[in-house]
Amino acid sequence: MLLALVLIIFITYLCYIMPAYEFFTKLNIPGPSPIPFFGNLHEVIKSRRLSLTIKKWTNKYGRVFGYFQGHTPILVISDADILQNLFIKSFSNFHSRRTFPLSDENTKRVSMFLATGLRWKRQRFVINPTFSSSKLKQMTPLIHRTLGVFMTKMSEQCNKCQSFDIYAFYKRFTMDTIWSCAFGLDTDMQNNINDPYLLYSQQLFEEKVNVRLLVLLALFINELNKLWRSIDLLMGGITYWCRENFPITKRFLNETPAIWITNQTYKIMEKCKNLTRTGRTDLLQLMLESATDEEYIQDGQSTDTATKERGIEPPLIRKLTRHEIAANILVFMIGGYETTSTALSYTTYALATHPQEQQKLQEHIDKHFHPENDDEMPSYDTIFNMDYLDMFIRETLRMYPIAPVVVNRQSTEDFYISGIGTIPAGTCIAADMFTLHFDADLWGPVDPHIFYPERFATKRHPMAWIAFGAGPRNCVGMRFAMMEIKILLVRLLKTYSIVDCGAPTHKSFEQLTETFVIAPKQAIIRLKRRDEQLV
Ligand code: HEM
Repeated sequence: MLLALVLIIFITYLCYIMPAYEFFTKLNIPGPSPIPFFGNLHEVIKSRRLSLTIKKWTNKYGRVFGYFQGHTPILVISDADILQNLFIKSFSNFHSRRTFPLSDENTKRVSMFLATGLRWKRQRFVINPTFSSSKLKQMTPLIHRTLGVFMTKMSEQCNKCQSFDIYAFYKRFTMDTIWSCAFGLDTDMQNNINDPYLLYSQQLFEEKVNVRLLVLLALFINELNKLWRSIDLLMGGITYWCRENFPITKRFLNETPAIWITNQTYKIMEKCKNLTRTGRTDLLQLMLESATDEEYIQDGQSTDTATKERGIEPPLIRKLTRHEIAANILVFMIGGYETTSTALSYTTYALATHPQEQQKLQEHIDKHFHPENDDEMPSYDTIFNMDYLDMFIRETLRMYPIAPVVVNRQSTEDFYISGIGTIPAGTCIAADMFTLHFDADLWGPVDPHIFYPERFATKRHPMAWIAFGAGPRNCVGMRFAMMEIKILLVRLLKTYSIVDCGAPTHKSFEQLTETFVIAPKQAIIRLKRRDEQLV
């Protein structure tokens, strides 16, 4: 009886969503044929690589095509001019990113990553200056402190004369660095791998990528998003209540890592409020300078009647609520940990497998520093004037993009694409990063499949390289990430060479896993001191 009822509901639902699959046919846009309910996700599940499946579809259907996630249409574009128009020139209509399943951009605890419209604009307006050159300059001593620990670890590994997984060390280094630079908290995860901050942060990432039943329901039956979200919140609330009131339940009911970290954020914010200014520059301190006690900011509400009458958008206010600060700190942590450590492991792989380029980079570093002086700390200005270092990292991220799936936009108005037609408001547009990054017309004359950092010496199309996204909504942490990667590489390569260990080095990079981030399992290499004779 129950089964029959479920079946009837399911069939009724299928009939309800079937017209959605005509979206691209009506617009005359090609694409793979969807199957009811799944859309085209079955092909992605089979290949386990969304970005490569998209690239394969681009090869088959062209630079503008459509596919379905469940019954949600996604328009994929790899034409650099069209993308430039949408991401940069027409940004006022394309300021939103597709909302994640179970997320709600209207709650009071919304981060910049998920916020839309004026809420996003205000947050970005406040947060952009916290990543300015002068602020980053003030953060370099914090990075050097965590890097000092990392270098000691590298010395120990080098003395063992064995291959090892440097990715694990990068993860702890980036975690220590982001906690220090974002929270102003001097953690020591590189020495204490049982540090609760490290454990919860790692769990958070694992939890984020775990495909939970509720996430799947929200993805496939998005009409009931509010219901799935309420169930999710209710479950979180019940778990929290049980743990607080019946300590015995702590044994089998795990605290959600996001809730644990957010709670820490509130505690740290409270502590900061009671302290006199420490003079320390971390992202939390900088955001607290704009903190307000309001629970919720009603964006776009002008008190000035003249402005209201003329329909002018009121000026942005430089304010963040405590909930927004907590949400952003969490996003910085997620953004700053996995992405940067993964970028470092790809750079390491590129160095190990391209010894000539590694030597060129070391000579470039030697020109700026004295290799015999280990303690010399590269300054922010010196680092940012090192052009080959910059090109080396950009080339690595061109060939090994880390987070292609997040580079998407949702339109607020209907929009016209020349040669294609009018696309309805609300359509999700995804940029095909792999096709752009390997496009011979955008990257020639040297074959884009060859690792060749010097190709960045030539000015390219603004949408040719989108490793950090594009336009006003690109990655806010890009300069911070580049600074961290550059400082680490300079200090590492001043002393060591990275050695390819053959099959163990190559294997991990041939089998990448793709979730929110595309990452290898490990990065196995060996270190050799440069002042030793190479054998
Ligand atoms: C190598 C390291 C990193 C890579 C490859 C990366 C990549 C990206 C990409 C592709 C986007 C989407 C941009 C778009 O839609 O146009 C993004 C957004 C974002 N990233 Fe990063 N990221 C990195 C490091 C960081 C760091 C270190 C932080 C913070 C400390 C950070 C914070 C953010 C935030 C907050 C957004 C959302 C910006 C907005 O919506 O306005 N990222 N990142």
